[in-house]
Amino acid sequence: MSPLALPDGVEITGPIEDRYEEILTPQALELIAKLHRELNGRRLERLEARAKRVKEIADGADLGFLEETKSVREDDSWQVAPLAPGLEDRRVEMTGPTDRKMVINALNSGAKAWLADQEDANTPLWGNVVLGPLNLRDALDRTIDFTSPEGKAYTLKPDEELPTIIVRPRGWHLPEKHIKVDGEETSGSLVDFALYLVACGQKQIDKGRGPYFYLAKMESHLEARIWNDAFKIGQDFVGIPQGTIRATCLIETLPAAFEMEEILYELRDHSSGLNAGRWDYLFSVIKTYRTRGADYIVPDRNTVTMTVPFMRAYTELLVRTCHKRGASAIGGMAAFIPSKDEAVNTAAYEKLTADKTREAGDGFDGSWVAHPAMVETCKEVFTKVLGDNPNQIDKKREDVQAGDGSQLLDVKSTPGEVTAAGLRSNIDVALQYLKSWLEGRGAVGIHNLMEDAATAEISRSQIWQQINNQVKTADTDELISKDLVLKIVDEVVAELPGDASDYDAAKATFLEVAVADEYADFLTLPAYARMP
Ligand SMILES: CC(=O)SCCNC(=O)CCNC(=O)[C@H](O)C(C)(C)COP(=O)(O)OP(=O)(O)OC[C@H]1O[C@@H](n2cnc3c(N)ncnc32)[C@H](O)[C@@H]1OP(=O)(O)O
Ligand SMILES: O=CC(=O)O
Ligand SMILES: [Mg+2]
Repeated sequence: MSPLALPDGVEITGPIEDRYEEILTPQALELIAKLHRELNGRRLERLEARAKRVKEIADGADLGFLEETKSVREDDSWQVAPLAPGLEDRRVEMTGPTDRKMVINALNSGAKAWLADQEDANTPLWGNVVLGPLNLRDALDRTIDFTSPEGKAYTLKPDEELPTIIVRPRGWHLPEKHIKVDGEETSGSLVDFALYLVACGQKQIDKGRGPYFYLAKMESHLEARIWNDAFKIGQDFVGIPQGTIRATCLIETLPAAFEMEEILYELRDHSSGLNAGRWDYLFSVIKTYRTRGADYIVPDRNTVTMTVPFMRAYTELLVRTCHKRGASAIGGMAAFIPSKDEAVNTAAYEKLTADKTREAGDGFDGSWVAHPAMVETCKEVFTKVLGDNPNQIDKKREDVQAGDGSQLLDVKSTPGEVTAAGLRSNIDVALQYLKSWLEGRGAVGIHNLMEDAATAEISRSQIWQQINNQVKTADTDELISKDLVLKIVDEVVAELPGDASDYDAAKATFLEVAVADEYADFLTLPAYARMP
């Protein structure tokens, strides 16, 4: 019997720990039930539509701009809602998980905004699902503190204006198995949304900001429409004015790149722009065209930079689309993190500066960094371009032409090769990351790079694509077969720290997502199934 007061039809199967009742309130659970009953069927339909489109592409169809929404694209009269308080100046945004220490460090980082991540950087352990919003609420109340096992004490800096908090709920694909409504698993997206809105929505408004969100991994404007409806339901339910919620949608799937205008249009009363989620985007390019042969084989992950033609085309189109509609265009994550090795560290900052300089020059209004020590660099680079202006939405980028969208699909012009070292690196990163994820850490530094769910998806999808398209390594001329991958897996595990058995669960998950005949849509799905 749950110690919580549960609304009719709601069941909680996860343990109820200290303070959970402050987040799993009757009001929050009622909102989850309402959202589930009104929207979950549509969510499942859209997931089926994704699978149908992948099959059509496998059969030879190509993505393109939609005929049925041409009027939305050609109508120059509509704009998204005006910039909301706290979202005018987004020149540097920090991102990171919502455990107590990271919350405090992120909010003390000096960034303009902070993406509080329930998504790529988070493992959706039951504890993380409930404690994330609790930590955010404590932060808004300024009661949050933390003492590390070594005795280091953490509190928010006094009298400091905190970065604007933007919460990123899980993508539509992930269920929340610990909360059931009418016997059905709920949607991780709707659970994260509802728990945060109820716990923190009014508090944010009282502080002159609002409940703001990042929306992840969408593939269609019809998925954005479900979010918009969730916002309308949520605002009425908690009694805040319609239009108070704002959402920045990540354009991080290839199908969504063909529907940027439509996504902004669907969310226009709640929109705060688009973000170029480069890592999931690259994953999505591989995933969507994974069976279409040589023209879509992506070279070694670390050689695909943001300046290769298909990536540049997507980011420039994103800026143009946003600014045409009065929306913010936010750049993506340079995965470099500081290193104790001086040469590596210098190179990381040089690459970060080059990446943010390109984004600022291309018209982005701000961008992301993964680490507090990188906030100043990003801020300085954008300030050189923005000066005292809070953003550059008036830079319209009319020079960028979408054409028929074929530039977005031009993978074959990407310089680079598939090499033996690239394959080994993918195997190594995927194994290490999966181990970390299954242990509850969704973001981790590996070989001086930030790795999270999106970057790991690239690694395992490249391996699947290479096996299933009979790719050979350019340098050693070896066929990338299942047998070769399994041999390297054992070699890599033998070299990694700890006992080989420490990697058993990671290895089993890796085999499901990188080597199995059937391609898993997301690595987080089989990984989540393994979790309590
Ligand atoms: C593809 C995408 O979606 S990108 C967005 C999602 N991904 C992310 O948000 C990843 C964010 N980054 C991180 O999680 C971290 O930077 C990691 C895991 C990559 C590296 O973290 P660490 O190994 O702790 O790095 P490091 O030891 O250099 O950290 C130094 C300090 O900075 C803090 N720190 C580092 N990154 C962050 C962060 N993103 N947010 C808050 N604090 C941070 C650490 O907690 C640590 O604090 P301490 O000195 O008080 O102990
Ligand atoms: O979420 C961001 C990405 O790059 O993926
Ligand atoms: Mg992502």
